[in-house]
Amino acid sequence: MAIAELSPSYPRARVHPSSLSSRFSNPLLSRCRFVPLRPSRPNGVLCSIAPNQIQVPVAPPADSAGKKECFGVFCTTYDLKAEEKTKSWKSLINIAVSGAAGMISNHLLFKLASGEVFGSDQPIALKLLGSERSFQALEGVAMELEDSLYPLLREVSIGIDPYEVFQDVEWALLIGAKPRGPGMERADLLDINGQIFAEQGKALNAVASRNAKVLVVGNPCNTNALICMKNAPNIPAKNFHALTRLDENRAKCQLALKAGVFYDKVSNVTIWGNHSTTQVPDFLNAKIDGRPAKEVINDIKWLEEEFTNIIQNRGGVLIKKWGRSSAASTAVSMVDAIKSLITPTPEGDWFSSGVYTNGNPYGIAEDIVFSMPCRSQVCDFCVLLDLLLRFSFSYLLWRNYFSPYFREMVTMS
Ligand SMILES: NC(=O)c1ccc[n+]([C@@H]2O[C@H](COP(=O)([O-])OP(=O)(O)OC[C@H]3O[C@@H](n4cnc5c(N)ncnc54)[C@H](O)[C@@H]3O)[C@@H](O)[C@H]2O)c1
Repeated sequence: MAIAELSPSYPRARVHPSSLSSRFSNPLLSRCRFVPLRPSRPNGVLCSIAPNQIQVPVAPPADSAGKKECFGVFCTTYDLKAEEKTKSWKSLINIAVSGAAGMISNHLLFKLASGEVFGSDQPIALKLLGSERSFQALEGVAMELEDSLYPLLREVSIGIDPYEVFQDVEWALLIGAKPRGPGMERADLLDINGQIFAEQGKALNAVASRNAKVLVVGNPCNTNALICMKNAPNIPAKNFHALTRLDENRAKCQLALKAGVFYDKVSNVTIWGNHSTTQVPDFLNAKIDGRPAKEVINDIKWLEEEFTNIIQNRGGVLIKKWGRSSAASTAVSMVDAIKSLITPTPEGDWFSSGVYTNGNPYGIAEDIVFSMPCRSQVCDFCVLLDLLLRFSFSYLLWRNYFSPYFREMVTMS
């Protein structure tokens, strides 16, 4: 028997757990949010219900496979009359992660939920997309997330239909794909994974935010990003990125090792081309402690013959040693890539990302996704508006709701 206690002045309801067996199949509960642990009250789900939707919910039967989309703490009773005081003025960011039950996600999701990526005052909702085969594992992932008691993690949902999972997402981190095994090149995955990214592109086009940022990780990521972008014409092409930040990080590490410095001294490293063995890690423009890398290292033979080869084959060597492709360092590089997109790039530096080539200043063929140096910058108008609004009440609205739309402007260096 499902119960909803309704307050006429405040459209929130106390919902009995028996009505929560599936939050997606129950329209009344379609806006439930995970409420994090507080000492004074139990964790639970907060639901906003529009007055014209008020009715007693009926517990829906579990579907034929007996699957549920919410778990334990994400489904339990919560006193919805209690005032929900958010600790922050920032509005929730909806983040979709595909391949959420995979190795890379296993590292990434916890970084996202901890606030390491979008900031310690930024609440997030995680929408996890898996494949039919990985659905049970996806439930396991959600269980680990609830056990972690992240205060910024306000909502978790799981599913295997991209049209449901991508609804209103502002970020789509597309990891889910068949990974490369020993002896395989990334291009071998093209047929299998191309279809996945065409379908996901269509889904993003139909239901995601019009300004969604899409970071494609599943290989071959450049081609997959292009396929995804072509299937999502409603989303600006500049919002699509293929992850080459791992290669940049690997190149920075090798240059630092060779120069005998810590890697925070290495800057201006570009990965040109694809995330594959054909990529070109650029040591000519790289800097170590502000000086050209080739002057500091002073071993042009190593730079020309060994360095490039090491970076091109680092992933393959790792797979041979470990029997699977890199996961933790990939998740770290995704964090770096996202931060680079939402933070203005320091003067004189740049970062690498696979971007759509139309209009590029380097003479690279048009209509492909190719890694090149990029910068994020705030538009001049936004800097001015920021200054003007700083001392008014509207500043909070501007900073938390509107300025993110202007901040993430990426231009090629
Ligand atoms: N760009 C890079 O720098 C980089 C680095 C490392 C790995 N990768 C690529 O990332 C991808 C994932 O790697 P991983 O180690 O996490 O693999 P994994 O096998 O551990 O996880 C992949 C997950 O994706 C799921 N999946 C498969 N098809 C799906 C679909 N259509 N929709 C949603 N989920 C789906 C699988 O069930 C699995 O759980 C691989 O393609 C790998 O080659 C890219």
